[in-house]
Amino acid sequence: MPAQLEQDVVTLTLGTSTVHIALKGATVFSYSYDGQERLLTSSKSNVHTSDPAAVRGGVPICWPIFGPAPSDSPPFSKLKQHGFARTSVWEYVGAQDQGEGIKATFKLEPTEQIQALFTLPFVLTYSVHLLPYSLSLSLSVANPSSAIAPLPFQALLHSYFRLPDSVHPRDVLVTPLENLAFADKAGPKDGLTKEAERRKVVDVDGPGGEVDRVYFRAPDRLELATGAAGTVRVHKKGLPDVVLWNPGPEKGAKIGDMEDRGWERYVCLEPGLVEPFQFLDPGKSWEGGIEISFA
Ligand SMILES: O=P(O)(O)OC[C@H]1O[C@H](O)[C@H](O)[C@@H](O)[C@@H]1O
Repeated sequence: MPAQLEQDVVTLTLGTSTVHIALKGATVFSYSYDGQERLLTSSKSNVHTSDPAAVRGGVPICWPIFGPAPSDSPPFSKLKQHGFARTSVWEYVGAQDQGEGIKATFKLEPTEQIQALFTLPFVLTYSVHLLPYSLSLSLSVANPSSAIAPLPFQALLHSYFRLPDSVHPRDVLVTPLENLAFADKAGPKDGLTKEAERRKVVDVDGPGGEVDRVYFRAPDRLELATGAAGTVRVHKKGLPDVVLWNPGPEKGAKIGDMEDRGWERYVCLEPGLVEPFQFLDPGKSWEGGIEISFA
């Protein structure tokens, strides 16, 4: 069966490629391509809906905010870091054979639980399209409100790319980020000041091994080179910014739902709409996504 829903998990299969998506968060938590797992999901993470925590790894969806709540006032003040999309249970709409590939669609609309935290109306639709040589993920946001209020949001696909055993995060090189403005969330000013990236090739190593940077207006085609182990290609669409994150040993050890030394096994390259917020007018929709492939 090319598409199957079993125990809160949708599995798509195409040739030798497989993708697993948890209904919790519509989180893609495994993508196997060419006989190799390409995403990192912690073995301590529970992908089932019985556990309310977000999946640690894969591609959690950050919506309607990225990072901590941006203000003490509505509509975001009650939200936890990265919003509720990654912890909510999404509806599986179904899967379609698309000729070239297979596409599964998921939907999230306000529930009572969400409305207790966030009162604005919205419809999120997420498609996971497994293609012969890539995986395409696309998030669409609609504002169904009949009032004049726009729907403000940030959106980000928090991709954890698995590193082969022979590759350490500090060996990974990311391009092309040269000349981009970035906010250094790991720096002394905690991301409040923007700097310019001067390096042609950016490594994933910072003070204490930590890197946590938001690059603004990044090119749509990004590469994460892992030396002899190959290159991850990320083609973003409609998502202007990108976050590069690895917590390093000290902060990595504090992530309770990550396995021991798990931080050494991934680099997060997270295309998103971080700044400014999107303000979506009633009746309008917005779409952003990524296509992941390998070279
Ligand atoms: O632990 P989480 O809430 O999943 O966040 C994990 C990480 O997400 C992003 O990459 C942020 O830039 C980091 O600052 C944050 O630590």
